[in-house]
Amino acid sequence: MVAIIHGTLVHTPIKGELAILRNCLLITNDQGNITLLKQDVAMETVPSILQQAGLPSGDTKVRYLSDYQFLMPGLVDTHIHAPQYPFTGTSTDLPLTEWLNKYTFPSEQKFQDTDWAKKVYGTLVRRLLRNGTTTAVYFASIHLEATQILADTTVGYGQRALVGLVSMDRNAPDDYVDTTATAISKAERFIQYCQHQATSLLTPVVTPRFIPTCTLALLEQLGGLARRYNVPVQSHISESLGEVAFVHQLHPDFESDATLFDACGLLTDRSIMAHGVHLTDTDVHLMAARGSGVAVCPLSNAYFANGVFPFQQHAALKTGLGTDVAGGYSPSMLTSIRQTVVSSSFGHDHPVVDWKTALYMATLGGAELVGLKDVIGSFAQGKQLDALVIDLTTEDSPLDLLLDTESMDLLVEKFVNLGDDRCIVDVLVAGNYVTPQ
Ligand SMILES: Nc1nc2[nH]cnc2c(=O)[nH]1
Ligand SMILES: [Zn+2]
Repeated sequence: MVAIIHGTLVHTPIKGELAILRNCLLITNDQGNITLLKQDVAMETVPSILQQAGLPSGDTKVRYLSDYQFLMPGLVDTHIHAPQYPFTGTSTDLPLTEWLNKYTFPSEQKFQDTDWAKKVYGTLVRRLLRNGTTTAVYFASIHLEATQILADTTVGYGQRALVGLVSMDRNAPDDYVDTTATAISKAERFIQYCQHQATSLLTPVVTPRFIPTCTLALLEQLGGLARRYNVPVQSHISESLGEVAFVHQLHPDFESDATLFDACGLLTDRSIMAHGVHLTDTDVHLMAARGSGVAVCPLSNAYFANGVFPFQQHAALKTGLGTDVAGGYSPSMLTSIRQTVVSSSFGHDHPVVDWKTALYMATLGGAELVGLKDVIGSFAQGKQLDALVIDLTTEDSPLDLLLDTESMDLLVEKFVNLGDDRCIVDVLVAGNYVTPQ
């Protein structure tokens, strides 16, 4: 199926800048790659352009966008815990370690039940697509079968996904922990399972939960897997003061989370490290040198991190945004974008991150962090079409347009600050319509 769309396109090809392409004609090939992207095309001329491109207008359906509709890149959630979805929106009343023990590990442990996994993961993937998340970087649980179900579910619904089986071999409940050998064996089998799927939309990720729940032996062997199979890595890094202190106690020979991860081969140019609020300047330097980046999760940081991600101080790092469900209460990336802006003004007299920069981080910045900068995140010839059709005038729209001089810039800002899934009328991944029914 080719996708053909005519109307206004908006994206952030440069951090902090919104580009508005008017009267744009966009065509994909049947692999979902953008083959034509042309501005200032009058609507009446579209049929003849299609004819010239060998796409007879009678056979192809053109999506014409109205004046209050626009196409924008799909949102990239660079950090979300799928088995925590059942308790999303609740239970954020405790510090990190207590929260893990009281709510999180018990919720994740239930995914040994594959029927539960099918039910929850189907619901979650549909919810994310409905909210415009076209790419998600998932932590699953320690269960191989349930993690395979998560991978299958993303493939089934056509979402682009990076999926990690969680590795832990200590400091976790007796019924929710593996031996080192079992953890490695499961991680390897999951990578092989994904690499044998006939889709380019699914990528396996080596996923040590965080340093406190992994022995050094496990971390070293996971570093070996990442290298041997050439796959990305994800974990949590320097998230809270308590976590940083615990790692110092466990590993007094290492300066920090970053130096330890690096010693184990887990800081690569494909490492997606969540939080990073308490990275030192030396850590930032090291991570930048390795090409590793941070999934900034402003909602869960507000609960657990004892601080706000210091965007200015850590500017050398690649940064994307994550919902961090369920440490973050909302599965919508729009909430993460807003919380990024709001929390960035803490300690300043204005937001250090404006909405355009936050939107960049939720699209092209996230794409760069997950190694897909040349594939998704903005519109360009040769890139895949992962996109959202936004309509600000749906019958049940959550926002009102009362001024008759709303520029497209202001309309996009309104959507970013006030919009929700009611405004997202269609979702495309790799040129296919994947909007949940
Ligand atoms: N926010 C968050 N931090 C973690 N650190 C280790 N596990 C987790 C988790 O599930 N959520
Ligand atoms: Zn997390």
